[in-house]
Amino acid sequence: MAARKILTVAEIAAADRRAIEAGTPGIELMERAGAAVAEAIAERFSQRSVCVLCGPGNNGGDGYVVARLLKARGWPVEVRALAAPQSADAKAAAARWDGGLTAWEAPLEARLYVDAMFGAGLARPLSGDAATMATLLAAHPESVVAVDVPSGLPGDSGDPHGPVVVAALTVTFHAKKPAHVLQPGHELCGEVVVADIGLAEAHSDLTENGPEAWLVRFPWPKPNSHKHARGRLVVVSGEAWNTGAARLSARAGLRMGAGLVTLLSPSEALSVNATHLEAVMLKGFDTEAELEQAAADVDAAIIGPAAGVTENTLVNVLALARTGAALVIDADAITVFRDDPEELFSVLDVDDVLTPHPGEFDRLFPGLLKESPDRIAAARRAAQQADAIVLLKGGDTVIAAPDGRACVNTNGSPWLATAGSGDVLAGFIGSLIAQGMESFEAACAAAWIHAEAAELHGPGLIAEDLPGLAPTILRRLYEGRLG
Ligand SMILES: NC(=O)C1=CN([C@@H]2O[C@H](COP(=O)(O)OP(=O)(O)OC[C@H]3O[C@@H](n4cnc5c(N)ncnc54)[C@H](OP(=O)(O)O)[C@@H]3O)[C@@H](O)[C@H]2O)[C@H](O)CC1
Ligand SMILES: [K+]
Repeated sequence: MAARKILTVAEIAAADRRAIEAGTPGIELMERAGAAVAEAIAERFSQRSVCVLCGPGNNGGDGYVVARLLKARGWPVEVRALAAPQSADAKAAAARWDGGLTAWEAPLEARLYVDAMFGAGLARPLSGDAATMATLLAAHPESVVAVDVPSGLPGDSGDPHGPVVVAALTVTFHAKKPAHVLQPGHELCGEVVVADIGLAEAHSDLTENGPEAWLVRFPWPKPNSHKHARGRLVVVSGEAWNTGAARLSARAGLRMGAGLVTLLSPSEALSVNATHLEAVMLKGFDTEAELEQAAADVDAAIIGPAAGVTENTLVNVLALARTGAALVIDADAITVFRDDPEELFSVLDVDDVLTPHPGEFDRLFPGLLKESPDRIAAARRAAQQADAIVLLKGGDTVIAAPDGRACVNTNGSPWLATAGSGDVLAGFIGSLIAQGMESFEAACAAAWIHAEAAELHGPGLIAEDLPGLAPTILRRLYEGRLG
């Protein structure tokens, strides 16, 4: 199983050019693209009246091919042209369409619409007739199939700056573009089918998260594993009134497979923690030096869940950074560095993971989200700045590494919008790192499993449920690990 690459608009155009230079004519690529769309439609919809909306470029060219091939299958097809075809390939494809044209503004009476107005390289917002059509189609998203991307959606950002088509199915070519995975683009595309049109493999540092990207390196226990060899994880507890979040992380860490998980608790919170722990161990500390000593021999440490936005949390992060443990820095442990992010960055390295939501991200990287073209670019720059893995939370969680790798999580679940779910995610990440998984892949795997677990439960999910749902997802992965 290969990781699912995501290519930018420029990268896909380059792959396209290489194929043409290597001897495949552009019209042949267009025929393959149109055939893939027609096939995807025929697989999903029973025969019905179709209206194909063609723009002036090659996206429209694909549309003429779809129209011809559906008509050849006996489907009633009408074509409307937003403007005359402009490129040589689109002109050639239009010339092969022999069914005539329907006026653009005629009433919309078909049962299925193929949106071939504009592709991923859209240069400016939709306007005029195209914008009106996008608005009309928005009333029937279940009847719209988009070619490459829903028109109006810029391929690299997934963030429309004007009217946009909403589709039930989007058929794209060779690889997904950022718009297919980033919100709101992901939602606007409906189901996304990636069709092979015979382009050569292209390198990309950007992937869609999924087991293909990391399952072969998942740290399953070996027959001779013992608990000390399965990873030692510590979680730093908050003060007596704020202990639950760290316990959630610790429990999640144990469920994700770490052999030994210890809650490191301020002494005054020991008794409240002790009454709520079983397999998770407990150890007290009073000073940063004692914390450093308690974490001296561990593989990974989590700090942040309900840690408190206090000077203590700040010095505790610095104390953990002096140990050899990989750090997962979440929530309050991020916020405490808002006045001096460099102080945090100076102690981090590529084993460490920051897990900010957008608000926390803005505290460490002021203005970066707003000034970046998209969340992927922002997370990548943040990872370089911090020299650590950055997991930027959201419906489209992005994980980025300082070396430029980035991964977008597309199985995000709305049920995760509940208190404490981030604490569980930190626990999953810390656990996988403690078991020896490389931190970027650990963050990817944890984010994916976390969302799968939430989807498995659905309505009524609370964070306390998540650790107990992980074993079902782990079993599926375990059974699928050999391919
Ligand atoms: N490998 C592949 O992925 C293949 C993709 N194919 C298909 O080709 C399109 C991309 O085609 P392209 O011609 O580059 O782009 P468009 O079809 O979107 O059209 C560009 C033309 O539209 C004009 N334009 C752009 N934005 C607007 C707008 N908002 N309003 C009006 N007109 C607009 C633009 O004009 P400029 O003045 O900006 O130059 C262009 O004239 C891809 O999506 C696939 O569907 C191949 O068929 C197979 C290989
Ligand atoms: K389109």
